[in-house]
Amino acid sequence: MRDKIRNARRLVVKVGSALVTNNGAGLDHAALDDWARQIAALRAEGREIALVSSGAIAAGMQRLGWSKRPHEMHKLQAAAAVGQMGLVEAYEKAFSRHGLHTAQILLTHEDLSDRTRYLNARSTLTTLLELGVIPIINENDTVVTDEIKFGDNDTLGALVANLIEAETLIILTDQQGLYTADPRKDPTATLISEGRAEDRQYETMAGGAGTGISRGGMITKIRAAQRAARSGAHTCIASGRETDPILQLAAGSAIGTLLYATSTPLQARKQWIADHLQLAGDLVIDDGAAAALKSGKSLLSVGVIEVRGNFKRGSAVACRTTSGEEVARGLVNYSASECRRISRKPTAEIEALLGYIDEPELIHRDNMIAN
Ligand SMILES: Nc1ncnc2c1ncn2[C@@H]1O[C@H](COP(=O)(O)OP(=O)(O)O)[C@@H](O)[C@H]1O
Ligand SMILES: N[C@@H](CCC(=O)OP(=O)(O)O)C(=O)O
Repeated sequence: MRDKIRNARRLVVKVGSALVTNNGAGLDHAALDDWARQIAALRAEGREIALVSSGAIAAGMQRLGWSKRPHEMHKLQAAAAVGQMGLVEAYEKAFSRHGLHTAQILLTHEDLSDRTRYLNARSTLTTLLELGVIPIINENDTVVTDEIKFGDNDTLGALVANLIEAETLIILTDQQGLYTADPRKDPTATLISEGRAEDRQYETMAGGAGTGISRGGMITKIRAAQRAARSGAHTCIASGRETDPILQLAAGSAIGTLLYATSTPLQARKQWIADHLQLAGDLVIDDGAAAALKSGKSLLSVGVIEVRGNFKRGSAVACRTTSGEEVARGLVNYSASECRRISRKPTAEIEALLGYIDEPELIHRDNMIAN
């Protein structure tokens, strides 16, 4: 089973407040440096890593000289805004020692449930990864408060894994992994080495957070693993205080808990498209395009004859022949009015016609299911 992790090319690493902060007193710079070294080593192997990091509130509290976590939401949001500066500054410094650039990405759940924003976030993140930059991702605490309330950057980690089709989500925390019960409360609890992420029994074993600064606890990690599995990603939960936990997990060592998915990211993504999408319009395509889609290729603008409906970038549309047969459906990269302007035109003309180019394909094959 651990081979699955050894073969993962794209990974999301999530580090929780319990680790990023020195017992709630500011950032643990030595720990940040250590993760940067491990992630840089994986990058050097050609693997792509996005880092989801909590710790903004804790860092902000220290910068503002607050020793106790305030209760008022607006003060917590203010602390997160101050602390996020310290957090990204520390990561930028740590990664620059290894010749790597970092990028700050602040997301909300709404960003990822809106399909246009989802596609935009996806193309920015995948471009950063292709450029060799390490995205440092956190919740945008200024505009939403869910994560502050529920302490749930674990879910954000799973959403990012889904967004970039990562094969693996690594959640580092202050415990060795998932135990049969909260080890802080039950000394007889034993570590679970691996199991199916969808197995509901794990929810009953997981309790709440351990420290004053953390909020989510193990239950949010189990739910994150379930969510990641739905997009085909395996989740490893392990201790960030172990020696080289990221490198060990990525090499397939049996540390921590592996909660594995039973489908691949691409299968899962296509299943999701098949099950969830309400069609917002039709693209009528010519015979050449129909043959290309049937053999698993992307849809290019040149093969589109007519555009029906009024849809936005990221909407689901059906691709039909002139006789009305549905050949495929998928997420379209351009709005209906843009599709009309570029239909029958070669990809090379898109930029001149629209004034910009997003993706070269109208529908990428990864975002499409053929009938
Ligand atoms: N079954 C369990 N196995 C391991 N840890 C558990 C379990 N149930 C609850 N916990 C608690 O979850 C805590 C980790 O979650 P949390 O404090 O939110 O950390 P983070 O900030 O890394 O997300 C542990 O310190 C532990 O006390
Ligand atoms: N986004 C906030 C809080 C997120 C949070 O508490 O998450 P976690 O500790 O990972 O469960 C921060 O950076 O402080």
